[in-house]
Amino acid sequence: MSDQVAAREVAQEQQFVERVYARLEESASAARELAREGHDRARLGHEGGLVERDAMVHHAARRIAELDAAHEGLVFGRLDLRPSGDDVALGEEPRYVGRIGLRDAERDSLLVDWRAPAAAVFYQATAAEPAGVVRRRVLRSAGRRVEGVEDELLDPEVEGAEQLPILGEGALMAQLSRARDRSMHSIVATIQAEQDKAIRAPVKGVVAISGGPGTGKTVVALHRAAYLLYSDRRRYETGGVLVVGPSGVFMRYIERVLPSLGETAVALRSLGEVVDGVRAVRHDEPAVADVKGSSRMAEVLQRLARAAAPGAPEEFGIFWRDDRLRLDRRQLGRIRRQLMNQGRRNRQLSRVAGMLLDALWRQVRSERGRERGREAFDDDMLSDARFVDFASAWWPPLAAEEVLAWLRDPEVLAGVADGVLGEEEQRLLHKAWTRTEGSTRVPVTGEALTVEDVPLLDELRYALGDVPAPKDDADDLLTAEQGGIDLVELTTASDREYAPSGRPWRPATGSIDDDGFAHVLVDEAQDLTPMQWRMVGRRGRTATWTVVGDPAQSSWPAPEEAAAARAAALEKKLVHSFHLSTNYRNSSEIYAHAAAYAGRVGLDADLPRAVRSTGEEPVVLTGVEDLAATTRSVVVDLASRVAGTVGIVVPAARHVDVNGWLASWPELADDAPGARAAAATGRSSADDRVVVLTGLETKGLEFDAIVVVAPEEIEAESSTGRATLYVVLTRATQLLTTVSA
Ligand SMILES: Nc1ncnc2c1ncn2[C@@H]1O[C@H](COP(=O)(O)OP(=O)(O)OP(=O)(O)O)[C@@H](O)[C@H]1O
Repeated sequence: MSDQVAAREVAQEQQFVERVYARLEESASAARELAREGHDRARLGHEGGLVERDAMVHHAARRIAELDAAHEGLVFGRLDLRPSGDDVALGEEPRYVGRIGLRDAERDSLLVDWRAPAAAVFYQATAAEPAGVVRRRVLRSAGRRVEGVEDELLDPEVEGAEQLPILGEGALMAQLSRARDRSMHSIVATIQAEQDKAIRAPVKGVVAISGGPGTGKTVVALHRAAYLLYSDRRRYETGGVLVVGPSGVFMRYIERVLPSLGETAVALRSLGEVVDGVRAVRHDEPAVADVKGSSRMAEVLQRLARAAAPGAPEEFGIFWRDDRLRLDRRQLGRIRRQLMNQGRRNRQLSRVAGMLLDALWRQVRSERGRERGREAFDDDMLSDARFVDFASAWWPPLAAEEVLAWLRDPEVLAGVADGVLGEEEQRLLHKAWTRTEGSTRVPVTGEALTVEDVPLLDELRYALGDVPAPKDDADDLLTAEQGGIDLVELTTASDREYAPSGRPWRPATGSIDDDGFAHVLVDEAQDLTPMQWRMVGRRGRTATWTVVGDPAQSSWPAPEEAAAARAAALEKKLVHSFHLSTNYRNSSEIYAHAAAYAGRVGLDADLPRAVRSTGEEPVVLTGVEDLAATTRSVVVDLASRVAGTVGIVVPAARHVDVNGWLASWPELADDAPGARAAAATGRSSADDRVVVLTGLETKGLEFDAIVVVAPEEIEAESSTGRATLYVVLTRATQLLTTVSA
């Protein structure tokens, strides 16, 4: 096809795109006007004003957000359909597909939202089953400018089809060869038919998406979230959509996808942030993580939540009238068990005084005492500081973080772990929880909490119940429905910034009653520990779910235990399974290398077909004498050969050192400005073109080029090191080199 034809086609599409933008601007200013009018009306203060304003402003604001978000390649698809009647020629009434739907001033459809039923055929039509589509065209744009078109002729039999220009080399290949930056991009223009099925699957129950590396599981799941918000906005926007991923770096990587699809009302949280108000980023070493993740911890924590508070008084005695009243350890133990049997510990605060008073009153034998009566007895006790102090010390309101910290005492730990955790496991936990930095002991709260501690904290939140809100009048502690003295609010979460736009789907309250979502999407699900499944499961009791994963990439050593926890979290919900079979990330050369490794080390890997060949074989350097010098020359070389990102993947123990190397290489100073800070904090920077990451941190990410330093050490780092190394070998789109001593 001549360049002239191509230029003509592009110019025609450009005209259409201009028309859409003009309409978009009209629409946006109408929405702004609506928002302004809404405010004015509310100011008038007439009856119903507020409700009306809320509705109008909400509607208008959403529309504006949607339209603003749509600027990246707003129009991306065109379908030329088999003509519906004799008076229309092929190509005269194309259907355009875009990130949002738009109507013209006559209310006729100008642009079809990619999620609308009318757009489904854009993704589903094939040459074997064209479903009325003669030509499918993808528009390649930079902002508003159309740069080219990629066509497919699906039904050459239709009259006039031979007249339609067919341009380009295929939209998918063009898309797959592009350089990668540090953000995932939406794939609306090139969603493949098998992916589209998972995206538009019926909403009931659980959609489980499996497939090997690079098959688009993550990106498909995110498009599904956008699809759900479109198809049942009321339900999902009010109920909330929770997206859970493995790490903060991963959440940063995927955070732009949904806004670019016009959706911002989604809570994106890494596994360390699932509990409102908590943000953990540090990990425990693998052996400790294995203990903390085991479902046996649930039993340990249930016992802990029922145990006597360390330091709580063990007996109580008081004279009243002619009687000496006494509650000993055994009696108090019985009352404690009775209270526990009635529900969560913090919920019993209002019953504590009554139960203690019952037990004491039963001991009143003297005539003088019996004659005064129960009511006077209660009044006397409740105004006696000795009783009140005892009761509050014996049954204090307990925050989960405080109770978790009890476990630092090896005796308390041994008491609740007896018969559940072995001695070595207890020793590992004790060591992790009594970590010191300098001469200071690190508390088991706030910043020092590890990602693996978060599910333990959540388990305790549920076992204990919410800490009652602080009350001004401390005197009525024991008679109030829910009282408490000097309570520290468990979380103050209102200023959390978990949504990509900085806009939470609703203010977090920290209460267990508000933890639920309408949809829960779990990515890299193969890595959730049983305790993490319990935590995530509590957020989705009444939700629909999307669960995404690849078992061969799992870094959890006890798959059966995790499978049982997953089944429990999903309860008996109906599961629809989808399997993706094409690897869109790796070149076929890189994936062949990774698949051979998986076979060699005996991983039961799901092997997708990689469709793109680059002619560049992976390079394996062994017996290297100077690891730093060789790594330097490899990284510099690879960085000069790709336009996009370069990942240097290292064993966790070398993370700080290699960041130090990177910071000292002047030729990469502009590409890795964050390396110095990363060497100081031990955390990987999220934005640089060249970064250092541990094997586990690479989960879900991708780079144009990957340099693996000391792969044998990554393998040896944990019992699932081989699966981790397999993940690492499947991260590069173009170039891969491994360097070992
Ligand atoms: N239909 C598509 N069109 C264009 N690019 C696609 C398509 N499907 C997937 N990709 C690209 O392939 C790459 C891999 O996708 P994604 O990260 O979602 O895969 P994954 O299955 O979650 O991978 P892994 O399990 O290895 O982390 C991404 O760059 C994604 O944009």
